[in-house]
Amino acid sequence: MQTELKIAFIGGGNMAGALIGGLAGKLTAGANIHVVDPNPATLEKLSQQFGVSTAGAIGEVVAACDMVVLAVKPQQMKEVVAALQPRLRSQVIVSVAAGVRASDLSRMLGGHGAIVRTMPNTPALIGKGMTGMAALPGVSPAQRDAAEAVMRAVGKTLWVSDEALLDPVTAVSGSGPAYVFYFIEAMQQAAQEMGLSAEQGVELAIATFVGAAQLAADSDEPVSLLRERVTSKGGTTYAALTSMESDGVKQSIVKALKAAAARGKEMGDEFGRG
Ligand SMILES: NC(=O)C1=CN([C@@H]2O[C@H](COP(=O)(O)OP(=O)(O)OC[C@H]3O[C@@H](n4cnc5c(N)ncnc54)[C@H](O)[C@@H]3O)[C@@H](O)[C@H]2O)C=CC1
Ligand SMILES: O=C(O)[C@@H]1CCC=N1
Repeated sequence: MQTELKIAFIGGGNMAGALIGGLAGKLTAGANIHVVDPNPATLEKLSQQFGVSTAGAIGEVVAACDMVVLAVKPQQMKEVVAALQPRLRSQVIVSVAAGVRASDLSRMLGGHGAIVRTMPNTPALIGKGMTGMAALPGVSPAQRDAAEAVMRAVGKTLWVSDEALLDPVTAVSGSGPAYVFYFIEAMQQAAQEMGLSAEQGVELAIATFVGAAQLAADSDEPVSLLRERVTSKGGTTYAALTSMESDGVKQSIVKALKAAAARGKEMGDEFGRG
């Protein structure tokens, strides 16, 4: 089902590419998506892949869009916001930037109140994204629904009432795919060190992640119970988990995610000071 929603993406990098790949031709036609990025190679690739229109700088097309997705790095955001302000009408702004607070964006956009801050992740590219969302009070119900429809088109959504909770969301699901890939890489390395080929190792690891994650998603039971069912007393899994527990792997993961959330808050503080 196609809508006529006109969306401008400011920044056409990794996250924008994943969102556009999930949206184009599904929620709205590629032709209704406009991408602004200073990198001509990025624009060429997105235009060829998804039929989006492109520009090297924010212009009249952005002014005519219903929604503007800010998908640049926090360090690039100030320049973008300054260029965007003269083109703002009543568009809803959807930011995907880690850390950057909606209230700071609103202040830098001359008090524009229609801002939804989100934290998607790259599985959006295949419609399996997970997006945390928070809206400023100035977002109308229709704008909130439009932002939700975009993110729902590329996966699941979770609204949080307090925007500060988007830093922990970032730590869990925004950065989360990287931890999963890291774990797969570790499983592949172990497989190779034990005599399997790299291809065999990665096939086994990926299939195991997909299967176990789907099992957990389909189950009503706690994940800990699913883990216990794999773990025969005195068996192989028990040996592995005992080794992980004695090395403090779980505490390390918890510590790492807290570092990610703290960095998100720090990035927000840095942006807000400027
Ligand atoms: N990569 C990921 O998994 C996720 C990223 N994010 C957020 O998405 C945002 C973008 O991250 P990535 O896509 O990973 O970075 P990226 O570096 O791949 O993309 C940023 C893009 O912005 C463009 N750009 C730079 N200055 C610009 C300007 N003045 N106007 C328009 N475009 C400009 C760059 O050419 C580049 O293509 C960040 O704020 C990040 O926190 C959020 C969730 C997940
Ligand atoms: O690493 C980052 O800062 C961004 C936000 C979540 C995933 N990538």
